[in-house]
Amino acid sequence: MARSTDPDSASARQGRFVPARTVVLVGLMGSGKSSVGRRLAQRLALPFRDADIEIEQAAGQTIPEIFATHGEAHFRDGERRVIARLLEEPVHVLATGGGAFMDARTRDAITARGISIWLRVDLDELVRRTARRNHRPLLNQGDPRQILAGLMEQRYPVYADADITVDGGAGDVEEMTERVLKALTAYCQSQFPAPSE
Ligand SMILES: Nc1ncnc2c1ncn2[C@@H]1O[C@H](COP(=O)(O)OP(=O)(O)O)[C@@H](O)[C@H]1O
Ligand SMILES: O=C(O)C1=C[C@@H](OP(=O)(O)O)[C@@H](O)[C@H](O)C1
Ligand SMILES: [Mg+2]
Repeated sequence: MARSTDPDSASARQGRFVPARTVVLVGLMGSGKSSVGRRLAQRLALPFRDADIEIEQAAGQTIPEIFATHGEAHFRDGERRVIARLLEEPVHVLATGGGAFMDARTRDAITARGISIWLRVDLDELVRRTARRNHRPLLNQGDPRQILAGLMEQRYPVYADADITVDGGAGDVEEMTERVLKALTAYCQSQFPAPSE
């Protein structure tokens, strides 16, 4: 549960682009929020936070344990509180869990304080990537492809409200991080232009 980047690495940031707000990654399970988020934070020399890890630390339980002992509604309460707290922290890169942006209060908080980026990935790729591990309780309740397809229908119209959408699929984590960085830079230049001298 290491925190990847030194939060005070101001010198590492010198001359680099720094987003005006916390960069919040949203998207379905397996879209790469955690892995791309970690890499993006390194590229930006910003701290990285993963909401799922923070929830586990706060609860002293893993996510499967939280779902099993307290249920999904309890997990969602913790998720909302943890993300609200993280959004108060100085600018960083924040990977959310796939359900977080579906909560209206969390979505409003992210819209008010962050820059949201939807990592949009097709079903085949999500199925392939999530098959490697079994730590996602929602995917252990039936056929993962069917579950992911159902979640796509419910969630993609809401994820579409993110400030930026980046299509994933082709290429590895490094290439995806590069695409996200380009899209983020372009967005910030248009939304938060540097004051003229
Ligand atoms: N282009 C890519 N972008 C992101 N992840 C990728 C890519 N190609 C393969 N992967 C793998 O897919 C998995 C994505 O999982 P993760 O980062 O935990 O996603 P999420 O946090 O969105 O559920 C990781 O094992 C990662 O290494
Ligand atoms: O989509 C979801 O509802 C969930 C996604 C998971 O995070 P990842 O999207 O990082 O896998 C985790 O928060 C939990 O298992 C529920
Ligand atoms: Mg994740």
